[in-house]
Amino acid sequence: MQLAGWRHIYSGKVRDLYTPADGSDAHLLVVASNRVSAFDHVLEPPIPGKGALLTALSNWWFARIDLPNHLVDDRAAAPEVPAEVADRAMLTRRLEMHPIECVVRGALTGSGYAEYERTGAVCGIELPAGLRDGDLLDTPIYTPAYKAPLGEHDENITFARSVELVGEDVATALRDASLRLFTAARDLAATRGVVLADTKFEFGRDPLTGELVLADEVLTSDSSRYWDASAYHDTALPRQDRLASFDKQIVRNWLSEHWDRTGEPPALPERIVAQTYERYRELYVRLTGGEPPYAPVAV
Ligand SMILES: Nc1ncnc(-c2cnn(Cc3cccc(F)c3)c2)c1Cl
Repeated sequence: MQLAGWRHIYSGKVRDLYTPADGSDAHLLVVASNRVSAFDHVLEPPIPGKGALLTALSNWWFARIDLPNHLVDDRAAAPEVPAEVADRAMLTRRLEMHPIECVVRGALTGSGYAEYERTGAVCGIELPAGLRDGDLLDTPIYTPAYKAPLGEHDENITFARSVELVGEDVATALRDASLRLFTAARDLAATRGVVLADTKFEFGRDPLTGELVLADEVLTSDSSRYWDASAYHDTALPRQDRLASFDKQIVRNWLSEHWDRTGEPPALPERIVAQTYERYRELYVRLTGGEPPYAPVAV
């Protein structure tokens, strides 16, 4: 997407990154698209309103986190944010990003559970035997990953390896901040009937001040696993329903019934698009207690 005053430099599955077209390098624009991805595929059509809702959720969490973050508050000194993306863009300070995905897990699932099944540990952290997919851990664990080249899967590493990569002081600061932020967010989500199973933070160094800055998106349902607490604790439910991703389960269930996982997935029908937006909206309302930015849902 062309944005006046900005040059597109990178696209992730669901977000796009822009640098100022005038060549200045103090800022970056992070634009959340309405794309939704599942099973490592970007799906069609986009979900109208998703980008704005997740940007609002990220901003809501940034405002509650007591660490410096990359959001620009003095917009006068920065390039203008184009109106067409204003509700789904973050104007940020450009940081020297640490090449570590700071993953914190309060429950064992996904790649963490897969590694546990193979080795009995995750990122070098030994866990008790007999854990099942989705089990809550007694205490959250920090399971960093080394940022692979854009588009590839990140590689789980030990804390000791992260020390080799970024040094003892930064590695320790990343771990301590990540565990503290996760625990606070998990406790807040629990009061809203939502289980925060895991999340991924990214940090950078501010080249001007040298301080550690919280970057990227925070605690969105693209960077975190959120489950419905009542479903999770209903042990009579099949596991896949207990561990249903709050926002993507409707899409995943529909794809499981309409796609054999070969080739490109079929386009989602309108009712699935509308139901999925409603799930994003329900997560936002439950976590924040407020209404998300309204977006036209094509019906
Ligand atoms: N403030 C910052 N300073 C320097 N670098 C970044 C940065 C680079 N990459 N990413 C992840 C990403 C964000 C969006 C769209 C993508 F495709 C990828 C974030 C940031 Cl946010």
